[in-house]
Amino acid sequence: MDNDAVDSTTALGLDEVALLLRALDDPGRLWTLLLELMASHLPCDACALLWRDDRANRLVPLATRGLSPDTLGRRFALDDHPRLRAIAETGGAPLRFPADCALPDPYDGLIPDAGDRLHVHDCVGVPLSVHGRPWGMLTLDALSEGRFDGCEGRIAAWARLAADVAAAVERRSMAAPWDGASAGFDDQPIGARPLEDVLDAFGAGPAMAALSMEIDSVAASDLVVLVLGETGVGKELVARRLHRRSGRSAGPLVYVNCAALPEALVESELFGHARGAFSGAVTDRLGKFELADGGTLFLDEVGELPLPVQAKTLRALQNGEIQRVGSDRHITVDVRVIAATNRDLAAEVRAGRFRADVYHRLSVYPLRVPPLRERGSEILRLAGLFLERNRARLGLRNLRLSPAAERWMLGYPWPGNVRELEHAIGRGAIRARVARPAEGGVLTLEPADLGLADGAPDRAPLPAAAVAPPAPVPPADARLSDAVEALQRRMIRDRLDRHDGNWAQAARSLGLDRSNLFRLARRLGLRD
Ligand SMILES: Nc1ncnc2c1ncn2[C@@H]1O[C@H](COP(=O)(O)OP(=O)(O)OP(=O)(O)O)[C@@H](O)[C@H]1O
Repeated sequence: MDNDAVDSTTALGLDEVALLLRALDDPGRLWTLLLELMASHLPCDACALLWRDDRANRLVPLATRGLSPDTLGRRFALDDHPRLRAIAETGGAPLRFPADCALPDPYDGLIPDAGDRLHVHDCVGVPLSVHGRPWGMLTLDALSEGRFDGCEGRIAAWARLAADVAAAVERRSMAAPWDGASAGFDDQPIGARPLEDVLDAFGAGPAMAALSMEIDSVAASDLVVLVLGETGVGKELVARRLHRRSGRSAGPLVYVNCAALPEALVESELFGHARGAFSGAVTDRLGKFELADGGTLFLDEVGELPLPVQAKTLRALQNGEIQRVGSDRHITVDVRVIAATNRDLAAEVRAGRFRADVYHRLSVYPLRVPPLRERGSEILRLAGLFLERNRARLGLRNLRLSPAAERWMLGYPWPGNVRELEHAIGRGAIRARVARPAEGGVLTLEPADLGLADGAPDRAPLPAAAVAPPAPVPPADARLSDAVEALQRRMIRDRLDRHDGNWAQAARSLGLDRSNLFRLARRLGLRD
């Protein structure tokens, strides 16, 4: 062992060791603390601890220091980031990249203090292994050349410490009470489960951490769960996670959008039908309840369930009994129901539009998903996720937010929630790409790109290349029905665009019932 490794270990005072030990039960804090200590002992301007998600072949930042806040939300695909891949493939020793290295740095443009110096100058990465299995990596960056000269030994020592800390966290996570609660993960390698499950659906945002824990605790039961929240908050993701974390994860997860079903078909869709039950019923057909047998049925937009079907749904919820349309036979199914709505169901009950008994059955365990405006800095992490996706899609070296765009994002109320954020970044990236060249391959999104400057996202005009042509004037000899259909298509697309793809809101703003809008959209070829 060389001298500087010994220096590093001894440089960690007792107080610092005590801090690390105390944080063992709070991995998020522990990893941040580890990086802070490392940065105070090594000459870096930025550093990151990344966990390797083998299922998706990508690296997930667990803690960062000196990098923009959205970096924590980014997911770095190994196939897309040759530097990170090179680090992952080294035998274990630190890998140093010289200033003139041609491989793009994943953090180019993400060090806020870098000013005009867009590109990181000196960069070192060390792969971390736990129990002989690749676990992740540490990266260190400096904005001037030669800063890591002679530091390799100390960096390797910090990597050993980081790997030991990771191993300790994994051991504690595996011993936590929830660990044995859900089946179906037994073939996972040690350590894969806790991180995977914590990070997968939500990112590591603190506002969602409490919800994640609640999901995990209710997932193991067979209780009916009602997922509540505004449009676009991620209710469907919650339902998927509930299923994945439940003992039913090996069974099917069947999705039904109650708003998308024409009223006449809802009953047979949910409960199936017998041959000859109605004209067109030429064979017996299984309904969604039977298809979900042994698994989970997700009733999305359950507030739209027509009243007559609610009575039959109540029986299914009470004793798992269903009857196919046109059949006398009772069939028992083993289904866990998760429902979701963005409506105030209690108010719907008071208004007589929803049955009180069904409401009480559904709301055994309500889970509220917080709107984006209540999630604080997690907005920027989620932005990082979408920035990285769009960076890869547009083939950019990097895509980042300007400080003004960050401020706008944190102050904007996001009525369309995560869906709106996702669309704002997707469209903003295209707008900016068309409007100006990427500086050294790095494109910076400004509030105006995101449509946030006037407080109304996505109302900013798209650049000429991306704008749809103006509504054509129908030819003089056009049939009235063709012209009407063209106008209907255009208006539906326009409203969907304005409401971030939300059919319910588009229907409301067009003054239509949702199922009528679905029917119309299908007839016009806008939906399958
Ligand atoms: N935490 C998250 N991480 C990544 N993407 C997310 C997250 N939450 C939501 N999204 C994305 O936002 C969009 C909306 O999510 P989802 O459909 O789950 O919302 P919802 O609450 O069910 O919406 P609605 O009420 O309109 O049906 C999806 O594209 C989803 O992938």
